Amino acid sequence: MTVSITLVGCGNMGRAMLGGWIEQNVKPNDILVVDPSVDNLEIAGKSGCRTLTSPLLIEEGYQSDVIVFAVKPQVMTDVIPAYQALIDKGALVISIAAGTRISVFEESFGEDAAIIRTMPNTPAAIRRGMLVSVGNSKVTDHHRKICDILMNAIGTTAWVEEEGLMDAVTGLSGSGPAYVFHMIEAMIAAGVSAGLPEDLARTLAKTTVSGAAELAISSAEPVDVLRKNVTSPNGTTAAGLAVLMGGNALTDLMTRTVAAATERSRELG
Ligand SMILES: NC(=O)C1=CN([C@@H]2O[C@H](COP(=O)(O)OP(=O)(O)OC[C@H]3O[C@@H](n4cnc5c(N)ncnc54)[C@H](O)[C@@H]3O)[C@@H](O)[C@H]2O)C=CC1
Ligand SMILES: O=C(O)[C@@H]1CCC=N1
Repeated sequence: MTVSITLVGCGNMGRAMLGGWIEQNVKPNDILVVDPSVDNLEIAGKSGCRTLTSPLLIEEGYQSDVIVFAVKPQVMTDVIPAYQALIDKGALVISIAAGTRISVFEESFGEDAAIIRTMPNTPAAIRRGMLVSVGNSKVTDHHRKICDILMNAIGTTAWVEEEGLMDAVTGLSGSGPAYVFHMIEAMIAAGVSAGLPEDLARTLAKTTVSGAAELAISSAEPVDVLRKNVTSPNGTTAAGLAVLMGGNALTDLMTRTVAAATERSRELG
C-alpha cells in the first residue's frame, strides 16, 4: 500500500520522520512538506519531496491520505484550521504534539474526523524510534494500517487504548533520548575527571551506552540479570553501583525526571 503524506512542520521531529520515511522507500513524490521556515524547507527539499511555505499555496485538487502535524503544541490551534479542506476529502490526521489532546482536533475539524495522536522520538531519524499511538472512535482498521506503515518505517510501534497514558509515554520515551544523551555527557565528564583524554572518554561512553542498549534488546535475559553479569563480587562494578544504586539514587532521580516531564505534558494539554 502506498501512502501520500502531508507533513506540517519540518523541524527536529518532522525532519527525523521524513528522513526515516525516505530511507524506507516512501516515494518523495508522495510527500508534501509545509513549513514557513525556508531553511527547514531547503533541508526537506533535498530529499526530493515537494515543499510549500504556506497551506494557502496548496492547489485546489490536492488530496493526501494523511496529514501529520509536527508543529509546537503552542501554535497547533492556529495552524490546523487551514487544513480543513483536506480533512473534508477524507485525510487521516496524525498529531505528534506533546500534550495536545485529540479533542483539540475534534473541536476544529468536527467529530467525524479520524484523529490519531502519536508520540515518537528522535531516533526515528535512524529508524530506531519508539512510537506510541492512540486513536479516536472514528479511526478504522484502515487508518491504523496507514499509521502503522508510517510509524513502522521509523521504529518500534505500540498502541494504547487510553489517551491518558500518552502523558507518561511522552515523559518516558518521547523525552527519553535527551535523558540518555545527558547520561552520555555525564559519563564523558566523569571519564575526563578520572584522567582519560576527552576524545577517548567520548568514544568509550557512546559505545558503552549503545552496546549495552543493544544487548538489553537482543538478549533473552532480563536487564537486572545483565547488570548482575557485569558485577563481580567485590569487584569494580560493585564499587561503582554502590554509588549509583545507594539509597536508590538513580531510580529516585529517574522517577522524578519522568514525573516532571509527564506533568508538563499534562499542562501542555
Ligand atoms: N523533538 C522531539 O524530540 C519530539 C517532539 N515532539 C513534538 O513534535 C512537535 C515538533 O517539535 P520539534 O520538531 O522538536 O520542534 P521544532 O521547533 O524543531 O519544529 C517545529 C517546526 O514547525 C514549523 N512551523 C511553525 N509554524 C508553522 C506553521 N504555521 N505551519 C507549518 N510549520 C510551522 C517551524 O518552522 C519548525 O520547522 C512538537 O509538537 C513536539 O511536542 C514529539 C516527540 C519528540
Ligand atoms: O520536549 C518536548 O516538549 C518534546 C516532546 C517530547 C520530546 N520533545
